[in-house]
Amino acid sequence: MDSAIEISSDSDVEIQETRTNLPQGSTLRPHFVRGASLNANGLTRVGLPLPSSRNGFEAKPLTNGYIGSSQQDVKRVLPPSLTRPPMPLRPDIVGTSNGNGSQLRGVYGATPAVSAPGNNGNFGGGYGGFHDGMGMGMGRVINGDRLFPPSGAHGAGASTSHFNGGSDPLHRNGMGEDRSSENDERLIYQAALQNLNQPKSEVDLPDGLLSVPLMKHQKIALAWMFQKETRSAPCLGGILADDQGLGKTISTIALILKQMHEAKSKSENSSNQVAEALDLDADDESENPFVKQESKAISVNGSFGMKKAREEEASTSTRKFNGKRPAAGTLIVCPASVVRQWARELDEKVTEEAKLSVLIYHGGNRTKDPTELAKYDVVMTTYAIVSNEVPKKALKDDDENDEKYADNHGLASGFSMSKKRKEVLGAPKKSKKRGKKNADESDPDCGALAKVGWLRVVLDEAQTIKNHRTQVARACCGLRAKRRWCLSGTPIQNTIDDLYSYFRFLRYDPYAVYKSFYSTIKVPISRNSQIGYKKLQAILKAIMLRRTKGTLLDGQPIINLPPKTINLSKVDFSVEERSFYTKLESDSRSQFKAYADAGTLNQNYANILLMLLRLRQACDHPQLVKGFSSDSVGKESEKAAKKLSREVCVSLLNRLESSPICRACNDPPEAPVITLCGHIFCYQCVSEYITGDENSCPVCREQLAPDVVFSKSTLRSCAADDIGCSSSSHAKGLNKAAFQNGEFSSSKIKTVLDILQSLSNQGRGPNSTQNGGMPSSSLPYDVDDDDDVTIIEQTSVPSTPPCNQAPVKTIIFSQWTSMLDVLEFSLNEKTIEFRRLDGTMSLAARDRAVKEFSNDPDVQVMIMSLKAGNLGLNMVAASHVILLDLWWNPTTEDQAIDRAHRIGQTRPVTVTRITITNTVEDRILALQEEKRAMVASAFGEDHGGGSATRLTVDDLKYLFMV
Ligand SMILES: Nc1ncnc2c1ncn2[C@@H]1O[C@H](COP(=O)(O)OP(=O)(O)OP(=O)(O)O)[C@@H](O)[C@H]1O
Repeated sequence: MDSAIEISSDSDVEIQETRTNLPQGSTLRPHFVRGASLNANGLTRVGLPLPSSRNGFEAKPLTNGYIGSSQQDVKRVLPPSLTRPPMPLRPDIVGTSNGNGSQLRGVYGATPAVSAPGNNGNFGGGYGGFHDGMGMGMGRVINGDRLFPPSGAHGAGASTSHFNGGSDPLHRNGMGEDRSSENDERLIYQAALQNLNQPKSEVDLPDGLLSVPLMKHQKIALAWMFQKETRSAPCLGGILADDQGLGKTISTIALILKQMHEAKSKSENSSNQVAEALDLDADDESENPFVKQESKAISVNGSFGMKKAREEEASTSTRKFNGKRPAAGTLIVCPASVVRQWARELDEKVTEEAKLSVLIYHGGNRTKDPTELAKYDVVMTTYAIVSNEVPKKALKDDDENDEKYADNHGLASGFSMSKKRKEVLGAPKKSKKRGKKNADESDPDCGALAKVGWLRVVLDEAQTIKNHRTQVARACCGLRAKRRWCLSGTPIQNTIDDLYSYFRFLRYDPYAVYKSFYSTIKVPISRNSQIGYKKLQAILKAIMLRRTKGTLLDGQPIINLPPKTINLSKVDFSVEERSFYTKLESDSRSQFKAYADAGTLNQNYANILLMLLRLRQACDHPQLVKGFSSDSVGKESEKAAKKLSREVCVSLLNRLESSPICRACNDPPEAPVITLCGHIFCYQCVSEYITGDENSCPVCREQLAPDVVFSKSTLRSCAADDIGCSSSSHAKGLNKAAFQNGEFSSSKIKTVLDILQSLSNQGRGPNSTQNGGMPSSSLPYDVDDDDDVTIIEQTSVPSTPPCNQAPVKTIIFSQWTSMLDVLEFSLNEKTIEFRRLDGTMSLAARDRAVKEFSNDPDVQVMIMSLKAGNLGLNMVAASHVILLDLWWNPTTEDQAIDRAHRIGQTRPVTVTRITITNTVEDRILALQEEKRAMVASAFGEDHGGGSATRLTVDDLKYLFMV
């Protein structure tokens, strides 16, 4: 038994102290006792609600707020609390109550539990007409009796007419309360077991469709995807989880082309038959997709495009099914930063003859007409837009299920994430504003995306929806589609729970129902991790294809990328830095100990995270802790702040200073800002929403613009009389001067400069090819699974791979824009030409930066925010990557590295991770390894079947060395 604390950095940041049974078979390091899970940016999940919700500020529904009489032009809505004079936060109530009895609405908990319509107690379940492509029949339950072939006998496919699963309301909504999933699950498990080996069959496209040949593994992906879409169970679609850079984009494009080509051929072959239109309106929530998909052909006329095919459908039987909803083609949903890349890939990789009609659906002027969307073969949009204009799929009472199942299975409550959250949140409240997204299509906010029936929806970087309670995940689930795909190189980032959201999106029954997911996946893992993970692998195999860069096909690596070498560069602080850090650490430790002794770790969750953040930042540069901030909140903000009443300024400032958590990344905010609607973000995170194409608050959907986002310094100067604090711009000036005078140097910055210098010398030097670019002093400490990856630990600046031709280009990542600011000073000082990419920049500016870095030989360095630049981008011009700081989640680092190490890279790639010895970074490294083991276990990529990574009270103590 162990006392566990769980912290999440997802939108439901939670913390919980509990007594947890250790999973059997867990092998624990002395310091680590699992019981809670580390999460991506903050720490773990499972437990209590977002502390920032608990403080009574972050989580309130929006109603009319106060705007001083002189602010006629700032017609924004304030949270109710801002209409009152600010109340000081009582530390003892932070995190347990909002202090005024209001019900709190966490970011997850906005939706009332909705009982399944038509839940009459009959079992619905089942997959009427289940086809798995392996001849296995699928049973279903009728009035509690399950009919299925003995032991899932092959070839005995049950007649679909017996089952009529599509009419079952419980099946339809995927939330059948009492449906026993045991047998369904057994069959899926059996089906998956037969598919445990990597699929081998290949399909290629006919000549003339793609401008480049598909690689072998891509042909396999195409065959697998095509099969999953056409005659495969348990759902139409799946998860393509190949490593970053293996070509998921091109595989998906090939799938689109293949399906269109097949449809065309079918149409030509059966010109005498009246083709029955595919009813795109009947997505797999309302119909049994397997029956329908098998028996119907897509009607396509002689043209290659889907457009005509769909027009024909619309003019024939589709209309019969669907008077209003036009049938559309493929919707690609991706992060804003990769929309243009998708467009480029579609343009460059598809031949002129096969050109697809493509619409980028974004920007304020995007069409409102759904029929317009239906004209295109491919529509691309962003998660933000989907989140904003698609009615959200209702959340069911997963939490109750979770808790109930925890009891039933004798699990400690710590394994459950729900109870305390529910206690604190109380009943969920309906937003009165645009947040009421459980509406249907009659909702005026419902946009064109929700008014068409898609043939296929593809979520690129699908880990974006890993938290199923978020608005974005629920909106994606709300899209109407026949076929659904998740593309992600890193589908599990935090915990096994991440998978639930994909299963829900995919309608992968029975796991799309939380209680089934819980009892069939989580419980077995908690009881016996080895067996549990094996089972999970089988469940995943049925719908997921995953290859890593180290995967072998016929004994050969699937791609021949140049090798990737990861150097762990452990440097030491200067004397000044060490003394600063030591003091900070000992203060933090005392504080943590005080919380622990008082039993108030829960309540001080945000403070603990903040202390950790400070320690992490201190490893980068002391000035990050001392308050240096670029404070790039613009003039519009300052002007607008002056128009706010002082009372409002003070309220906003009080809230902003109350140890908040960023509502986007769930870390303590860097360069914290508050929106007029009362939500707190990192400036960079909120800028993603302002500069992206959907400028609304991700929490409440209130409109965002630069003039409704305020920094502390802006608010302080407006409320200076009231607060009497020192001007931050003065402090900022001092700090800038300190940088410029070199008074405070940072060991990490120095190391970066040394590396860049050494790269530059090697680029010119005659002996650069000696010892393969590896430092002679390096001591190998581990060799990754991937054949092409060597990990070296070293204490000196690394040398790098040879560069005989063009200069070696370097990408430098940090998670903090303030660190990038600091770095800029030094790069400018050394006249090193660089470009920058961070979340505060417009998409066009980011695109320009990437192009210039890629094409201009004089630009040798790109400095990038890990938050903004780790996904999707192709940056093979770089052959060196430097990671300035450690991310909680190692997969985020992997994604960043793979911007350079991907198809198209012609040189060996060297990665340098810079850490400071004898600091919290040592311990984060250890935690990262734990997380890596969890992901590997789920995917069967480890050798031992370790159990899930958990962060416990002991973990935190370990981090604080208490
Ligand atoms: N068959 C191919 N021929 C030529 N280039 C290819 C081929 N397949 C992929 N590429 C190129 O390889 C790069 C990586 O491919 P892609 O972006 O599709 O990878 P991905 O798996 O989607 O990566 P991520 O997970 O990072 O988004 C791209 O520049 C793409 O154009």
